[in-house]
Amino acid sequence: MHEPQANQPQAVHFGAGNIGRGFIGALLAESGYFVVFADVDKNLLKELNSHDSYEVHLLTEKEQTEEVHSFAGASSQKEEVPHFIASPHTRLITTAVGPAILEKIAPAIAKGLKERRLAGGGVLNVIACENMVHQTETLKKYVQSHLSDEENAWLSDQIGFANCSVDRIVPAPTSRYAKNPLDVGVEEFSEWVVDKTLLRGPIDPPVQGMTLTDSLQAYIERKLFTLNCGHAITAYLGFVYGLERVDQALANEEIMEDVRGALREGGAALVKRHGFDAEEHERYVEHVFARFANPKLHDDVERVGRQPLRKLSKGDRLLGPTVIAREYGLPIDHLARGIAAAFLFDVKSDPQSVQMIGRINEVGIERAVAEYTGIEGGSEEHDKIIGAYNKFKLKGNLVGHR
Ligand SMILES: NC(=O)C1=CN([C@@H]2O[C@H](COP(=O)(O)OP(=O)(O)OC[C@H]3O[C@@H](n4cnc5c(N)ncnc54)[C@H](O)[C@@H]3O)[C@@H](O)[C@H]2O)C=CC1
Ligand SMILES: O=P(O)(O)OC[C@H]1O[C@](O)(CO)[C@@H](O)[C@@H]1O
Repeated sequence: MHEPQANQPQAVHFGAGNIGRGFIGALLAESGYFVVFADVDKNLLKELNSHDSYEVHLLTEKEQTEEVHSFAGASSQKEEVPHFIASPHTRLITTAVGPAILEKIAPAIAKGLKERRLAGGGVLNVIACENMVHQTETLKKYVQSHLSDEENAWLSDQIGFANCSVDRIVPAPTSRYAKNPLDVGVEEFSEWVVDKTLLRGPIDPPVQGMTLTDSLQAYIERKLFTLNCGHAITAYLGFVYGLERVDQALANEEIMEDVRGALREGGAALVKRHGFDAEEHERYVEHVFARFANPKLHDDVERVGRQPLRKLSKGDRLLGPTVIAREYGLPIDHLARGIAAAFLFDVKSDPQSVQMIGRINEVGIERAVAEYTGIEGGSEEHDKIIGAYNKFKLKGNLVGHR
């Protein structure tokens, strides 16, 4: 295992996957932190401990490469991770494991914090970098459930749990640029916005590329309900049309009409809710489309559509803008078509897809839509989703699926 330099500030980052290596871990290392990547993947940990560096490839016209140094891998299921968390050199805990895994990493974080308290380790900040609203506060609740009242009182005083918005498209790496299994390809754009009102003490050293804000809700809703909403609908419609990659889906005019329509509907809702300038929001949407269309990304519709039940849950990228639009009495026809397409995402390697399709086969689409989205049968919204689902199902049968 690689070692930090004497007194080097440390960060423990859970999840050495695409966002971990290609975004958050890379920024932390560039900013002077020794990054301990905590993961469960034994092969990945071996690679992290046998390479001194890896490359982050910027997937731009003229490809550029950044080298990442100063990291090690540690098993998130072993004692070493709590020890790192307890170390006075550790200033940050970050995560990029997926929302469903937050509960699983909470015991190791709680154990580390208990040790830290006893060792007088002091102030530390936790930032979960997952695509969801209030992700770090969700992690905090899991961590608190493993601590005593006394430990929780110390935690409230010493440990910051700050929500954030994390935005960079990082597809699965390919052999086109990956020379070693740690190399990763990323889009050039990145945005990491952290709620400064929930931090304890300054982020020290400051993390290059991290923006601090006191109005995170607007940032995260704009990002999740625009970029992630549009990306997910592109993926689900692409799947319905039998396409493999996001760029192929974007080249289809019918799909684009729905994606643009959905972002128009969601955009009108966001403008009302957050008082965004409508023209500026349009520019934001155009920038999002330019990012999606990057031909160098070679992104799979199956990656972008992964875990459809999470994406169909209340407050996530599909229902979030739909509910806000309805609150303001705005149309949701294209959003409803995106939601309908999600119910046709039949991918055998995705456990949530298997569960969803199984439930549809068991109780029928009408009930499944009501159960997963909370949109009641007989409502206008429900009717729109079912109508679109039935049309898309015919389309899916016509194109035939892999
Ligand atoms: N890939 C992307 O473009 C973006 C992803 N995100 C978010 O980042 C998070 C991670 O996404 P990706 O990096 O794409 O996924 P990924 O699948 O590439 O990486 C997840 C990593 O977490 C590890 N992991 C699983 N269980 C673990 C555990 N118990 N302890 C420690 N590590 C564990 C996996 O082994 C894997 O290395 C997700 O919440 C995603 O929504 C956010 C913005 C962009
Ligand atoms: O599917 P998840 O886990 O939300 O993450 C993938 C999403 O994150 C992004 O890569 C960037 O936010 C989107 O492009 C994509 O929709």
